[in-house]
Amino acid sequence: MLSELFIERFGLTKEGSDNLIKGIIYTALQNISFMFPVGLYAALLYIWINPLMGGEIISPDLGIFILGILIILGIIFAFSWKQYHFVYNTTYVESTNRRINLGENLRKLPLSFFERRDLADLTATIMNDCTDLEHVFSHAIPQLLGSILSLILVSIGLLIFDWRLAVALLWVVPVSFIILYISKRMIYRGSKIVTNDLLECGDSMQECIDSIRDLKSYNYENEYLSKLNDITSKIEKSRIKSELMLSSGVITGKVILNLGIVSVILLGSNLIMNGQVTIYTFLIFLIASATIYAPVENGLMFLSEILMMDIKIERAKEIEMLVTEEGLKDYSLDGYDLEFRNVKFNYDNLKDVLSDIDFIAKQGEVTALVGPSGGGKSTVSKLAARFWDPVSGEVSIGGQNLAELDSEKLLENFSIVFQDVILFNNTIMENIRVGKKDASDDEVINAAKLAECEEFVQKLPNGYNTIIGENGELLSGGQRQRISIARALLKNANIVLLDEATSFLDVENESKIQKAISTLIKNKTVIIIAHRMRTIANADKIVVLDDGRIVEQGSPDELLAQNGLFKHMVELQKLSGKWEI
Ligand SMILES: Nc1ncnc2c1ncn2[C@@H]1O[C@H](COP(=O)(O)OP(=O)(O)OP(=O)(O)O)[C@@H](O)[C@H]1O
Repeated sequence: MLSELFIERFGLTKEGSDNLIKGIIYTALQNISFMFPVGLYAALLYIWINPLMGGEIISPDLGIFILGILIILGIIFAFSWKQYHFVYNTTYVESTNRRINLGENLRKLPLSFFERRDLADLTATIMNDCTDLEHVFSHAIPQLLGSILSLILVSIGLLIFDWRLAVALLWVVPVSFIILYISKRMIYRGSKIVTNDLLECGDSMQECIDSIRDLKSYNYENEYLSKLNDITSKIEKSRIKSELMLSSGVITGKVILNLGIVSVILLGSNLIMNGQVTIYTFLIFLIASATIYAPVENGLMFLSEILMMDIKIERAKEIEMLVTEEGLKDYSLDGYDLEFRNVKFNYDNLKDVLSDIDFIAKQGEVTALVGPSGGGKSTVSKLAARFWDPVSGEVSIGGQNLAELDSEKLLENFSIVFQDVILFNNTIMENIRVGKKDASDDEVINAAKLAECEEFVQKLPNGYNTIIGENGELLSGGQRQRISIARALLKNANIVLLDEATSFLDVENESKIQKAISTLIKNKTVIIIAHRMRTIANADKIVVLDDGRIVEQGSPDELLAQNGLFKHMVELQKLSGKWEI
């Protein structure tokens, strides 16, 4: 039962929960073993006090005492070793499992999730929250529950010894815990505010670093830094407030604990005067009060830590409970025609971004999406690769509804070149090999040559083995785009999505790459988004999107003849070609 409770409350695995219970039992045994020396003190005290109370003089046997000390040390060592083994093994294995589970869950989430959820927040949950939980599992939970368990056992012994003094000694323990527990809501609220403020600060720091170029070029650093200062001062205030809420509960609990010694002295002296207890019994309770409250005081601290952890456990559970995208892994496609049927879509239930989208991008043809900025072109391409699912209607390839397919398996059919290329801090060779994990070096170099990478790669110090820095910082926009095109060439999938794939290239390189792209798209289903009309001049079909609706579709010649938005856009670009600055 306790095992199920830990699984449910702290999100542990069955094995972790069982080991934690063993850890708690050994913590209790360890705490009890720490009290064994009290037995030795009691025996010594008895030897010393017995003649004072009219008893006979006892001469202590030193050998037995030394043996007793050695046995006690051995027992303490054995229990501590077991406690250490179960508690720390559980903690770090569970922490690793939790991180792996979170990572696995994130991997299975739809890509749309990552557009909605703040990345600093996710990193904080996986790294910082898990580290904080490690501390709670390795220290707070076993120590708190172990202390309670050992306290119950010792209390039984004390109650048998003298129930009146035992009650005077122990009444303060439940009262102090109850007082701390009552402040639970306050502690939770405080730690939630601190967590949110820390996240806000992390976000702003990241934004500041990401946008340092723009901040400098617009002389906006001072304004931004003053915003950061405000956020850090807010953290300072919320931390102080949260610590105050926490310590007020803990300190009140500790003060109440001290009342226990007072009540033992008051009651004990009264009982001695009435001849109801011996001085020896009274002194034993005074010694016990010195040892018994130390783990309880620690327990109060640990309980407060556990109460503060609630928010972190909630955040980790929230990710673990997120609905992951499941779908068919084994499916067969009847060709690679990509069809949008009566598709409606919006982001987060806000205003509809796409309505009544109906078109087919046929295999072996190039379908170009054009239209004014914000018209919905990129959104259509995201739906085509199932980054998002439509609100209503259906997107299908080869007759299969994409919403029923497993995203990872589905994306094996896609080569995508995004406008904002993401590169890894690795060599050019490995960055291109992302397109096909098992590609040989020759295959990679061949794809790179087709994408016109050869010329700039040869100028780099280590050629294809040059490390290109975080997100390819050593490369220009056009070079990054060429690497991304080389990846797509290497992957050679049946459906190709090109979102402004050549926007950063100059005219000479663009026309060279167009040749490579022509090889890439042969016999494939191609959707291309481009603002430059010459890029799509040879498309088989043009779909014109304006304000989330298809306003025209057909071949370039048909659309030019219609005298509509497409023709207007072509004419505007011809005019802009003649601009002079
Ligand atoms: N992640 C998002 N969350 C909320 N709204 C979004 C998101 N991405 C895009 N939008 C909105 O959806 C609409 C269509 O955007 P989309 O990027 O598809 O247009 P586009 O035609 O590709 O524009 P552009 O040519 O400027 O790239 C816009 O109004 C945009 O503000």
